[in-house]
Amino acid sequence: MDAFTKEPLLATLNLIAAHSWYANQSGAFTFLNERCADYLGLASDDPLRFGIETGAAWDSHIAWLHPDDHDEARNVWSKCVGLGSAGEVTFRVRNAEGGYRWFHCRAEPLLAKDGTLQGWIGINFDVEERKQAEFYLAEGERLGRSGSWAFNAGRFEYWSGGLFQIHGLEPGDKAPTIPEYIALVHPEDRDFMSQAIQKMLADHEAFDFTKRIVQPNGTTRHIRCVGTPVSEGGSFRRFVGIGMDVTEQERLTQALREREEELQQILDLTPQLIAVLGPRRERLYANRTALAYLGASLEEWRQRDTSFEVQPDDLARHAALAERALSGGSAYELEVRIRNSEGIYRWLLARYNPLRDDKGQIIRWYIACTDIDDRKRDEERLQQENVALRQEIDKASMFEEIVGKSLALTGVLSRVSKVAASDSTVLITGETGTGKELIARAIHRRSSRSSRAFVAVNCAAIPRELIASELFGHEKGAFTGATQRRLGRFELADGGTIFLDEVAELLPGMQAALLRMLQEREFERVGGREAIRVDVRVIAATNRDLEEAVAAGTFRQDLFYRLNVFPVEMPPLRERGDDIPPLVAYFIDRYARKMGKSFRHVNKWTLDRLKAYPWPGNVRELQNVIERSVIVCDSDEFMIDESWLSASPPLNSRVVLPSTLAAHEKTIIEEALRACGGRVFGPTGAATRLGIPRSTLESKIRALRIDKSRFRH
Ligand SMILES: Nc1ncnc2c1ncn2[C@@H]1O[C@H](COP(=O)(O)OP(=O)(O)OP(=O)(O)O)[C@@H](O)[C@H]1O
Repeated sequence: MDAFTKEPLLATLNLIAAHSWYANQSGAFTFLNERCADYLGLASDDPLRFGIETGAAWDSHIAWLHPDDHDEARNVWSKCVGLGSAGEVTFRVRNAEGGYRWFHCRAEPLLAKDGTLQGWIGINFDVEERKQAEFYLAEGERLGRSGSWAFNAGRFEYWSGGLFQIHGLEPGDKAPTIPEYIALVHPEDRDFMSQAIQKMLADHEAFDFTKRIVQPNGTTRHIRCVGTPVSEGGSFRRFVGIGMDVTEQERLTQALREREEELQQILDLTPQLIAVLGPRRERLYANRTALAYLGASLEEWRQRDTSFEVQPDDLARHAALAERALSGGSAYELEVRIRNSEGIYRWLLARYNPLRDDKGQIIRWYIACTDIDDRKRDEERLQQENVALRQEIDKASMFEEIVGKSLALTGVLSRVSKVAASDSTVLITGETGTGKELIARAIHRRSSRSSRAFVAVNCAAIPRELIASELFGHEKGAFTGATQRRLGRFELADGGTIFLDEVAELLPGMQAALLRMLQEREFERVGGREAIRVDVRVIAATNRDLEEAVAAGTFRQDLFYRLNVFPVEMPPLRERGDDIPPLVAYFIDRYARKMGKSFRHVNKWTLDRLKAYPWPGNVRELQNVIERSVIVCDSDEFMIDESWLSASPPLNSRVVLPSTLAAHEKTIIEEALRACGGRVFGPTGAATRLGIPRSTLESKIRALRIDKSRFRH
């Protein structure tokens, strides 16, 4: 090259934004532009910077390249130099710091007009970034078991290395033709594939399908193919897309599907009713058992509303729990009646369990229901039996100590059962000892206050001056001797029942205080100003005729009305003779037990006597007579001493009884003696005839001064 042409050429080469170089005919480099010389780190006076021949060998520049690229670079360069034709090669060039970058090199021969080779000019473009992108892409494709492609007019325009790889082909081969490609597809998927290709070419629409291919080594893989059309200037040009080896996913999906089928079978076979709901409780799945129970297909069940299946009485409870579970998101269970295919409601125990995603959001509700109808019905039956039993026991225990079966007593007890549960004030009237307090206690025990106090006050037994403080309490210093504050009986009975026995004995002042208490439910302690409110049920009792007392002006009428809300009248014992035998048996048993005695039977005369006796002291008197008799009776036959019957005057005073009575008795005994020929005892004796003990008869004969010898035959 002459100086004229060389200088501008070198200057031009220095201007190029790439590495450019010049070599002589033999291929030895004679010039490197500044960019290239700087990159290589050549000295500033290096002859190559100035285009000065150095006499270097044709391949001396190979030393600047990466050792792995030496062979290829030398081959290409020797071919160029040998043939005098252009050539291209990509290699890594070492820089001044010893690092490498990729360059794409193109060498062109410089020919004279006559065609003789003058030398070489070359340009190296830095392709480091492209190379890296290619590397990452290839690496991504490798890791993702995928590859890209371009396809048009019935042929592949491009196949990436990754695509070759997943088809089991050598990367770098030419993309297959359509028949070659179809040959790769699994025979069972070929028809489908051919149709898919025809369709995509006809419709130019995006697609996504998976087909199987058989690699040259015979391995079958599942390849998912996703493609999208690319247009230029408004008209379709080609499809581009990717192929992905989804064999693993397919295998997993298949395994999952099998597991799902297996699970479904298990679920269908379980005797429990199982259902799956969505996060908003939308119905998704129900097992066969559930559908058979409900008599619905899966679709029908999905359309149905809960109210169709849940017993109307259980709906509100069901909805409330569901609401709470939705907001709280925790598992719960519920006993609920669900209608079966025959329209019959059965009890089921439903357990709801939420399933959450990794963010904690509920994505499913699993419900497992167990039929507990039999158990529930047993429970209900048991409960009913229990209630009935408890009522029985209550009834029995309520009147447990109240012995007797006379009509008069049972009438009273039935009134008592009615009033017990209410909070009404009760006034019990009746002679002394008829069992008024017993009845008051029974009312309390049967009421809702039974767990609280029953406070009994005998108004007649408390000194008049103390009664106010006894009932209402007093403050410290209220009167002489009131050294402490003291709570009254009303306060002690708060929440329970107060029993005011002998209420007629209250003096007017106390009657007024009691009336206020009944009207306003409050009072003040003696010596106190604070109004005290209590919740007390009042039961009052008296053996006096209160109406008479009202008429006589000794008892306040308004208080009488307040007390007489629910009157109960205890009949005297003499009017309920039927109660005497059971009462006698009850008291004998009680006291005999207490005293460690036992009686085989009750003497007939005794029983007749007890039945005939008018019992002015009522049950209390009977109880006392029996207690005393048990103490003194030493045989296994229970007998009483008649002299203990208070209405029978002592024998020595009997003679002074009105003569009619004594005469009457005398006549009866004499008649008996006559009939028995003057015999007093023995089976044919008068005592047996009269049904009284021999000793009694003999003492009567003595007392009435009867001459029994008169009747001997
Ligand atoms: N039906 C009965 N069964 C068993 N015991 C009874 C019966 N009636 C009364 N009693 C007993 O008789 C005694 C007197 O009964 P209670 O004190 O209830 O009579 P009361 O009418 O309140 O007498 P008073 O008017 O003198 O206060 C008590 O020991 C009680 O247990």
